[in-house]
Amino acid sequence: MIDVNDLVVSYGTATALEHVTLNVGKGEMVALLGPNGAGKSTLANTLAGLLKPSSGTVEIGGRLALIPEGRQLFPDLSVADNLALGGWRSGERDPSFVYDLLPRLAELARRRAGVLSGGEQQMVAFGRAMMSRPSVLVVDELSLGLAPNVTADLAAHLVELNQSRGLTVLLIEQNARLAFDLCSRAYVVESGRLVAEGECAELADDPRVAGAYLGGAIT
Ligand SMILES: Nc1ncnc2c1ncn2[C@@H]1O[C@H](COP(=O)(O)OP(=O)(O)OP(=O)(O)O)[C@@H](O)[C@H]1O
Repeated sequence: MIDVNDLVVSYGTATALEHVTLNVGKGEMVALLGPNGAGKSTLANTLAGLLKPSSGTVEIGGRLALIPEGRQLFPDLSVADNLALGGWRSGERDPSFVYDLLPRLAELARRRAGVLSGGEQQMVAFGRAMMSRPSVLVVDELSLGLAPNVTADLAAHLVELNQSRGLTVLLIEQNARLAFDLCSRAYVVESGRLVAEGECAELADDPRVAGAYLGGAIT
């Protein structure tokens, strides 16, 4: 569903991604890990068509939705209106399936998005992405700024969508433990280059990955 081949993305003369090749198959949930400035959001934005590759190819095998880093809601619009904007491309006008998935959003529907807590805003960003009826979801930092219980709640929804409805997910995370808990495979990017990839269980045992992302090997 996501097929990235030899991708190079630059901002002017600064290269943010250098010859990155990765893929995510239908129904997979795959993680992309990396430190600040590694190029994770650049990849997310390129997958969403917001940035153009300098070279290489990006192929998406279905409708892709992005939950962007920092949510990027319209703060002066209501929750319901933010959700409606998510349905603009798909033609989905009825948010009731999103309210079934995330019942708290039904209670918040008339509130201004800008006054919500970080966790509530992430729920809106999640719901807005689902309104586009995606077959592939790219989540740029699900856990950013959220309390562990809120992250766990949203992660459970993600797992449910992946396992029961076959949603393909690329989970971009700095929280490697969360990513390894949820995903089968992972890629690690540093300074714009892929430095490791493989099954999460194997990566968790890799001293370089464990040292940098897990504070030591998992026992
Ligand atoms: N609009 C931009 N113009 C110029 N350089 C940029 C721009 N956006 C990002 N960069 C640079 O590209 C590199 C990759 O940034 P990116 O935001 O993709 O990293 P990231 O892995 O998502 O980081 P973080 O985890 O901190 O969000 C960084 O060196 C960053 O400074």
